[in-house]
Amino acid sequence: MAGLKEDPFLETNDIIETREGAEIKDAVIDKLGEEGSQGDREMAPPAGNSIHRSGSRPQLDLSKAAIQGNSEDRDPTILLPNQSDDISHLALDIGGSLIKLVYFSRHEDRPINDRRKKTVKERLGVSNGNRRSYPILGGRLHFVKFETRKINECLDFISSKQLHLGGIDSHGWLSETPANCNAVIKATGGGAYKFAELFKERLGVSLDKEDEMDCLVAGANFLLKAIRHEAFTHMEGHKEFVQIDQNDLFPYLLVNIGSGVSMIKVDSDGKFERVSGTNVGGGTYWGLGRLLTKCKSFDELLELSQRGDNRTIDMLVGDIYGGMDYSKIGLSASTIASSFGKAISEKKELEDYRPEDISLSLLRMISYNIGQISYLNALRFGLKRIFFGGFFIRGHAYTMDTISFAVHFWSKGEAQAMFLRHEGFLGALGAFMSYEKHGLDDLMVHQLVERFPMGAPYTGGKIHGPPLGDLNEKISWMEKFVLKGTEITAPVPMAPSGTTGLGGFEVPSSKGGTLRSDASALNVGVLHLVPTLEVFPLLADPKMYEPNTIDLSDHNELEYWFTVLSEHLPDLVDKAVASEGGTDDAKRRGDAFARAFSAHLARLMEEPAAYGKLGLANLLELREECLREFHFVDAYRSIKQRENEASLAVLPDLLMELDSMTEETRLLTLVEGVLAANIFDWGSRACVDLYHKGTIIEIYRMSRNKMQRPWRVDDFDVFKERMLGNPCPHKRALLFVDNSGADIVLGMLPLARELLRRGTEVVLVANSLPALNDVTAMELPDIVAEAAKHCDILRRAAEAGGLLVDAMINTLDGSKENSSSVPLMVVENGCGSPCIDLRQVSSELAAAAKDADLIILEGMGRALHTNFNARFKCDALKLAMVKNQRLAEKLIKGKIYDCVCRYEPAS
Ligand SMILES: CC(C)(COP(=O)(O)O)[C@@H](O)C(=O)NCCC(=O)O
Ligand SMILES: [Mn+2]
Repeated sequence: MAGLKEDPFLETNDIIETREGAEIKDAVIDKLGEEGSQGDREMAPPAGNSIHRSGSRPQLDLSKAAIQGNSEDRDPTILLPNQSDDISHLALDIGGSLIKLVYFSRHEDRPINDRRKKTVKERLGVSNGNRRSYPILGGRLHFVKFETRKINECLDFISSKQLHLGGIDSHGWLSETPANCNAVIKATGGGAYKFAELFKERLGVSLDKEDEMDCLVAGANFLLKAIRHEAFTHMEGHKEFVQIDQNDLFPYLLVNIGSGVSMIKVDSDGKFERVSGTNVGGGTYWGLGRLLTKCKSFDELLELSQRGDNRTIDMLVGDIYGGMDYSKIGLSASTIASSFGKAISEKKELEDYRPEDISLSLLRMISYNIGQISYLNALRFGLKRIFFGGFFIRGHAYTMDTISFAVHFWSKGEAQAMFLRHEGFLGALGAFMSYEKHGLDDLMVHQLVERFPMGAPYTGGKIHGPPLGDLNEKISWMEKFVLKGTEITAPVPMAPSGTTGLGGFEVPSSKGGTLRSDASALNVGVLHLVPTLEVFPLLADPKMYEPNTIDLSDHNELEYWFTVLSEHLPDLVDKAVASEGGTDDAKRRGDAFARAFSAHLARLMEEPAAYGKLGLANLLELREECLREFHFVDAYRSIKQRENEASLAVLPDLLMELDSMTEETRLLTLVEGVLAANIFDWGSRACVDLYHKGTIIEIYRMSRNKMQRPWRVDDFDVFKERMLGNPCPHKRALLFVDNSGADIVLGMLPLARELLRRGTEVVLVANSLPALNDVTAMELPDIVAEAAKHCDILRRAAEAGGLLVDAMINTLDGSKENSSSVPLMVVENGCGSPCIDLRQVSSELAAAAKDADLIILEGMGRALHTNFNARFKCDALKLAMVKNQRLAEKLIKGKIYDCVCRYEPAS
């Protein structure tokens, strides 16, 4: 999902004074007043055009602050043009080996004076959601870790980002601590005590210590409720995400494997009990392992285990029973009868055993023991689920397999071990949650979007530390690799999943590739908290909804789409660089983008589930996000403009032609037109090749001439029956539009016009942000205005919908009721991808859906790659031309350029 443009929301406890006049000040103060806690607020003396800045809280630059839009509004938007710093706060978990940081940042998005948005909000009754009651929403949560022995790097990072300056006070607002007072940061873990003085000395902050167990549980509860793909099973190298029903989460057993092991029965939020534990944990593995193998680090020890064969040192059932199973009690010959048991009967010294074998034997001994005790405790309390977390696991495939095997073995397949993607961050997240009233615990799954910035493929392994924030930093980072001549494929390779070992009694089947010892670091993105996102209300069964049609867990499929995207890359970079004027800077960014995206692909090829459950839509979105990260805002801008102009020039002729037809022929021609015009897709290799062969209009004509029914999927007659055979027109249709140019101008707009003519309100649903050559919601009003010049139906409807400037004046006058037409409106969909995940859409779209009884999804991305199997509460028409041979074969047993017209009446 793309980052939505948010209205800026002023941090409420910032003391401000501007020179820009009382009006703004009053508005801001009003805002503060509404939030309630300004009674004892000190007012700073006006100093220049500045603000009172307290040393221990984030600084808002209110210079040139201005009210946007109507200053009479109860809740005016205030633009802070000079405010650029992230507003942040932070919580820590300082463990023996790692320091985990969770910090929040909110960059104030600049509002765009988008009148369409304002009118549509009025019309559809969209509110600002619930963000007013939650001070921190609308920002991002970052997860970073450092090695504890490098605590100074961590302190430098906190200081450079000024994370220590913004805590949250007891009202839940960013803290407003007077300059001479201590700022307080929530912290958990032993280091919160050990390093308290150091934090005081270096940063002038006090650490407010939170109980570790409380934090673990709070962190786990939040993750399990708020992150869709948080929990997974890991058996025999195969990772599978488990959908947790929020209403059926409790009770569960949380097993935290640190140096020692805690087993916590969690009954509800804040209600838990440490029911058991074991002193044989991660510390035991590392301690014994270090003594026995002379390994220098935990990671090295884990890595050794990957190449070990524990049969040389463990006593197996077969060793006792002369190679036979002890079948009477169900033990196979390869079952470990006694860990390290062989060492007693052999005349070998420590040096005679391979460190690899010792490490594996130890790992199994400890993991099995933990798995067994955990299961027994789950059994003791009748708990169905066991979640494992803690630094011992650190995303290590073989460790997870071993624990899973033990739970499976002892429970005779009744119980399953589950792991958490954010396992290392439970404590830090819990400490963050302990700030009061931040609203985080009220967030719903659909309001969280996880993104993986460029750093994601690189920041694992031995590299701990800050994500690369600044664009220049990122590019330099890439260039460093180029200079070194290092091929950037995910640089810390691990054995491909599936070969990570059986975890059972066999030896690991990994072929000895280097282990990514800290893979968990890579599996954690930045969590964007977007309170305005909603579940699309017309989904028939939101719980069962799965946006992706193509299952990328099929390796062939994965390989195919990765190749398609890799091959498309040079062309995309050319377009992106050209869209930014082809400057040296643009070339440098283009190059960095290509490398970053390739690295993501390589990382995902190696471990498809690294970023959560992977579908084709995620890959296509990742590409757009990656472009935006390197500041390519609209790579196809000029192509879109050119195609819009060419298509608008022939629109009047097309409309005339349509108007001369009978109703029935016209409806067919219109649907044909949509399908034919969907050929303008700059994301399809085949189509782009085609564009060299003629002008836009020639290609459009060719495509229309080739239209032949029956289409490969052809429900047109049923649709026609509903449209023409039913005297009652649809009340409101949502048209999910796709590409710019002919697609929107000659395809979807004429279809919209037909619906309007029949008395159906039409809402054009378009992307919030650019993706390939897709038309955006921002671009649509101009296109509609151009088209309306040639068409009365469109003009009146657009006026009624507030899309034309004159109409807006009417609307503001309150004269919309006098309009003689049903409205044509535009809403943004909340995303910036060629596909759409209907679990996370804009509040505008959700509001527009309330009265809709027909939805039309158009294009491969929205109707085939995603939503092909989606069911809706209202009538749905899915229209697309299949511009990829493989997809055509797979989805509709057809061939490239076949068409889909799937009509599904309300279910
Ligand atoms: C990116 C797209 C989903 C966009 O298609 P659209 O939604 O515009 O019809 C599509 O072009 C696509 O799947 N392209 C990759 C496959 C190919 O090049 O054949
Ligand atoms: Mn498209």
